[in-house]
Amino acid sequence: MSSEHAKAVSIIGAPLDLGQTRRGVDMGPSAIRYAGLEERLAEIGYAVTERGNVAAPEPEALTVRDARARYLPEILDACAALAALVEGAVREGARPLVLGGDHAIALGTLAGLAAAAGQPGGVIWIDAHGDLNTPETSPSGNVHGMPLAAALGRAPEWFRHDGLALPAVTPSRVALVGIRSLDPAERAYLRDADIRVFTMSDIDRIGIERAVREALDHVAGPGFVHASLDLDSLDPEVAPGVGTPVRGGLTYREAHLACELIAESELLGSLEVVEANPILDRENTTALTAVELVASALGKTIL
Ligand SMILES: NC(=[NH2+])NCCC[C@H](N)C(=O)O
Ligand SMILES: [Mn+2]
Ligand SMILES: [Mn+2]
Repeated sequence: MSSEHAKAVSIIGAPLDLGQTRRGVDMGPSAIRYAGLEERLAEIGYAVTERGNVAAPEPEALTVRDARARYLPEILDACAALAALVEGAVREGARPLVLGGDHAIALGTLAGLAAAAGQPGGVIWIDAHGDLNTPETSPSGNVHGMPLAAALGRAPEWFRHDGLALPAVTPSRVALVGIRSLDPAERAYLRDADIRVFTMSDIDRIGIERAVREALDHVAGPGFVHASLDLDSLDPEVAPGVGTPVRGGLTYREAHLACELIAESELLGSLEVVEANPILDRENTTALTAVELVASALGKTIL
């Protein structure tokens, strides 16, 4: 366990589903809590503080003002509220553990971490997708496909908000792991960016251990190191309860090893787990897997 980071965790729920079009991911925080998160972290010696949920409006009560980035003003407000809680947790010496919600909330988490650190940091982004679209390039208008671009400070005219410290992430300190679905503009951006990308094809060739070790080397540095775990990085047979499943994902064991390596590196100051949708799930299996992975990433070992 890291000496640099206290053995205290603050759980923060972000039940936002405005970043995509399927209802149910707003119940992700409840599903993950119900799967035994707090008990599991207590078992491995953490002092756990439960911060409850940030407020997130229901889509039925809202109108879409711009189809290029649906519900963006409301998403930015929710992200700013989340950023304040994340910043507060860090200032109290705890590791923020953020439960989504769709991946749009990562913008709030990262902005909160950057505000607490007073500078941008690094992120290991474990996902089937790049989430590097901007409102101008998105094929869907779903903001959950944009949070990494926003955190990097791209398209600032769209994402500017008083409560969000941007850019929150240093472009040369991003690593993507588990990638198998990119849109044309994301692919074009990654050709020139100094981002380490480990696609599923790379992972098949070099193995998850080398991929994650190299990813961690790439994101290490000042400010903060954060892990953003999109559950659709896992194969849909392992994690069926996600809104944008893509075949050919991480196995259960690869995902565990990735999380164990993250813990062993002692680099991690914060973690988030997103996209768990209990409506699409089978008997909460995706949330149960999420709890196991969080425990591994925070230092649970077999022996
Ligand atoms: N966090 C996610 N699951 N993102 C999926 C994004 C899918 C697609 N790239 C889009 O922009 O709409
Ligand atoms: Mn994804
Ligand atoms: Mn994602």
